[in-house]
Amino acid sequence: MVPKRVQDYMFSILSDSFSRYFSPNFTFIIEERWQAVDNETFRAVEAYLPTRVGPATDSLLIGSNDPHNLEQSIPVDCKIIDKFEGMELEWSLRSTEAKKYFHRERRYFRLKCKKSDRERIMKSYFTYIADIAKTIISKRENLYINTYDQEAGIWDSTVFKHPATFDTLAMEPKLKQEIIKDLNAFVERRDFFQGVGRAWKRGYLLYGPPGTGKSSLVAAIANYLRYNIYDLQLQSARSDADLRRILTSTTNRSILLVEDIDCSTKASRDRTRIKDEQEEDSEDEQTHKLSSSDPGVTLSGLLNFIDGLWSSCGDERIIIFTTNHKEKLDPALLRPGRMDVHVYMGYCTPAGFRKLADAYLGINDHCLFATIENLLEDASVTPAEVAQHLMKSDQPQAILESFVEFLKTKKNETEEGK
Ligand SMILES: Nc1ncnc2c1ncn2[C@@H]1O[C@H](COP(=O)(O)OP(=O)(O)OP(=O)(O)O)[C@@H](O)[C@H]1O
Repeated sequence: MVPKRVQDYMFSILSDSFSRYFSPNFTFIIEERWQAVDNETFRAVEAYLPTRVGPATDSLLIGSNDPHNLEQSIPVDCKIIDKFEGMELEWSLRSTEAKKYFHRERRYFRLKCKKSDRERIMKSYFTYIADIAKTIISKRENLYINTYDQEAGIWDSTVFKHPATFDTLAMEPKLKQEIIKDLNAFVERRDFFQGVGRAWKRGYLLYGPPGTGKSSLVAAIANYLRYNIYDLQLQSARSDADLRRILTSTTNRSILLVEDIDCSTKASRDRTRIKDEQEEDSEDEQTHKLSSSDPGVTLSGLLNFIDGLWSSCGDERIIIFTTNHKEKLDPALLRPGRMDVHVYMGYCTPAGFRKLADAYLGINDHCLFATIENLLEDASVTPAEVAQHLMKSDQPQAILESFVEFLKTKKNETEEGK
């Protein structure tokens, strides 16, 4: 007497619940994001699984920036079988469309195992993956630089191959050593940061004239720590909320770089100066232009992002601001404790010159060095200018002679300027 469609419906519900109850299998789902931030377990599995490619694997993603060094990763829907302590584990990567405009794709790993193995997997398998992934990530050859694509709402990554290292940087040896010491202390002191209740992050403000090596120092820090870089243009953030979203989609052990912070947003600039500028602009009937080009990030949004509660999302983060005009920054940004280390990148010093001469000409000494070093004391020459000059030919004598002439002109200009 029960209609066929109702019969079918009831049958499907009953069979579903029975099979689920009696099914011998269990499934773990590991999503790319966890509680609004990057999921570290996902990243660990992503690094670990390519090492488990075996005969059962039916597809692979391969590619590289060097044809002799192929890299591989797991494509969507590819199946990987792993074995651990006698258990057989079936992995796959899935992707579905997400509704949020800033995360259009929802990726997750699916791990199928026996129900009876669930506890063991939770207790030891995931810890094992985390340990292996840590080693793989720390040895990874390629670093990545990410730029934020405002249209797509995602970070775009590109392999980062900047040759700058602390060894090639022309700066005062004492300052260089202090920075290296500070970085070492930062990476080694996880427990200290936890113990004193501070977020495990470090803020650097690099300031000085253009061409003094601020970007090169950022590259040297990234190469030294093997951290990826997130290069953020504050203008890409439409509002403080947008900035938080952008920030929380960065990964741990990374550098968040905001270059030319004084130009990035009005929020970072000294409010008294902005007022003066606006008064001048209104005289020039340009007020509209200034306010319409101003992005939506406010000063308090920016400060929250540096040291407020949102900044403590994630671990082992370095935030670096660079500026050519420290005096233009809002004092709130410069207050002690806000950016932990302020580094002045200045004009080329005699020690800096020797470093560059060694790197570019391969010489440690020359009869013109004393003259050059004397002239450098009085001329404002950036390391970029020195480097550019030393690249002109590979004849040290001719180059150094023309460099002396260049320095004399620069010295006169500097004195006239004063
Ligand atoms: N301290 C330095 N040591 C070695 N090379 C340097 C140094 N400063 C500048 N250079 C050389 O000059 C080029 C430009 O330097 P860099 O972009 O790092 O300067 P910057 O201070 O970031 O400039 P800007 O403020 O215009 O961004 C570098 O590619 C590098 O070759």
